[in-house]
Amino acid sequence: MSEFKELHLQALMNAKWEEPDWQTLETTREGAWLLERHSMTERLKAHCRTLAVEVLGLHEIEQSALTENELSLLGEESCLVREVVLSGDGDAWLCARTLVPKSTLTEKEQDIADLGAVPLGQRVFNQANARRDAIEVATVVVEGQFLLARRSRLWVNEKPMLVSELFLPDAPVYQEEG
Ligand SMILES: C=C(O[C@@H]1C=C(C(=O)O)C=C[C@H]1O)C(=O)O
Repeated sequence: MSEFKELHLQALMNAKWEEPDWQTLETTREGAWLLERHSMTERLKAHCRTLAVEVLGLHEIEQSALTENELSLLGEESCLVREVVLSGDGDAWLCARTLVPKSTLTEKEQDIADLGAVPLGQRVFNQANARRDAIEVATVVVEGQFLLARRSRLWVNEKPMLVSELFLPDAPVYQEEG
């Protein structure tokens, strides 16, 4: 994995998540992105011709490797970690790290472990019962740049996963018309 991507994933893992100030954020361009409750994939697709997913890593972590906060959001069990970068028309726009508890990867959700280059949101939001909660936001500094990040819990068939997303410098969220 490139140093560039390592840097961003590390920054994402060290983010200090906070409850968003909904009232303020909802009125801003950034807020429309950070508070997106439906699919981020769909929102990104609306700003490019081709959205590509590159899987940077896919590995298991033990319950002992989860933070207290992650355990409280997901329950006490080992998880599959999926790390990706999403690119719009060849520009890297978003790094994401998703924790999927082993008990989520059961029954109809077993395929989530093998998504590959299929965007997670495309898979999750094709089900009517998909929902997102526990949205938190953070600002992280990478190589002197202040970047926006968010973390949220996705539910599919009432089974959770925790999605952290870091908006990279070229992401549409930072562009005027975004
Ligand atoms: C969860 C979503 O899926 C997007 C794609 C991801 C992936 O492919 O791993 C991870 C986070 C999201 O940016 C979404 O579209 O909301």
